[in-house]
Amino acid sequence: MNQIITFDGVTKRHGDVTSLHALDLEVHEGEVLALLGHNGAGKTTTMKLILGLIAPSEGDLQVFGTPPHGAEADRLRQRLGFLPENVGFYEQLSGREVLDYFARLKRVDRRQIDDLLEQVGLGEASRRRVKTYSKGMRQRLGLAQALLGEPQLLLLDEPTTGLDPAATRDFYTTVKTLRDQGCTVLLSSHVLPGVEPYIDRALILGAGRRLALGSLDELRHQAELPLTIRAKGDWPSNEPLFEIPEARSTPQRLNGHACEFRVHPSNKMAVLRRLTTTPGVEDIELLPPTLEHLYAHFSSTVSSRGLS
Ligand SMILES: Nc1ncnc2c1ncn2[C@@H]1O[C@H](COP(=O)(O)OP(=O)(O)OP(=O)(O)O)[C@@H](O)[C@H]1O
Repeated sequence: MNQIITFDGVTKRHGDVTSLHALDLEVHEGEVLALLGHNGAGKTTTMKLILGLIAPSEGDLQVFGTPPHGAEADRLRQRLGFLPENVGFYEQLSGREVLDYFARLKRVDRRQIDDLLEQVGLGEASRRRVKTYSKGMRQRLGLAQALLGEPQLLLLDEPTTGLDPAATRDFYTTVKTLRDQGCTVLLSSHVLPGVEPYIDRALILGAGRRLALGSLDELRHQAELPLTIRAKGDWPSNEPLFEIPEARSTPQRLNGHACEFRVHPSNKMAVLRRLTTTPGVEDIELLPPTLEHLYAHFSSTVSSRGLS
């Protein structure tokens, strides 16, 4: 698998403030990697380093095989697309005119503009002034701007902040299409709901340090958090609920028709086997820890390790 980005012990200092501590990271071609972290965790710093806007204080950073802040910086940026956190446009221009303006700035072929506007779902609104656009439409215009010049690497800084769940889903669906076309995508977020189905791996940062890195399955394996097993059936509330010794926890009654166990991953199969032969159980649902649970778990190690 090709490495598009390699951080090897990269530290970034601003005077007395260290915003990134000895980061090791490899980003593979064609993956969507989420950079997750609290305010000030180092997400934007990581993106600025990749864009070559700032240089590492220590360590080695390669993007497409060259240091992004070095002599090749201009050529490299032609291969990158960036959507900053607070993107602003000239309100009086139409979406199409905005893209035309950025295409001239980037010195890329302007004939792609109409296709890009269609791709992000702004085809019909392309001749309307930006001041009439909703927040979701502005973000999609920002994405179209980042896609000018057919970049191979897309950096999206907090792209769904302020978007409602439907607009968030639309945005990530477009990102997934780009990934399927071979684009590598890095997106930073502290807004977790909705991102889970669209990412290949997550890097969790805390106080400038790497707290965890991996796919959802890998993070679940590392965290060993209990999963929830929900059993459905018909259990009158005046009768005691059945016990499953393998669960090593008492079931919580949700209502007359369902109950839940919190189960350590190593006991999962034993509990499932027992449940399938328990009278009255009609259905079983497995609810593994979500990205939000995993994020909370790994982030809590920042305070417990006393990092700041
Ligand atoms: N130019 C700078 N000078 C001084 N400190 C800086 C500078 N840039 C970043 N920092 C500090 O580095 C740390 C990481 O900042 P960064 O912007 O990377 O965080 P972030 O994870 O993107 O946060 P947010 O979610 O708030 O955007 C913060 O403590 C920030 O104040």
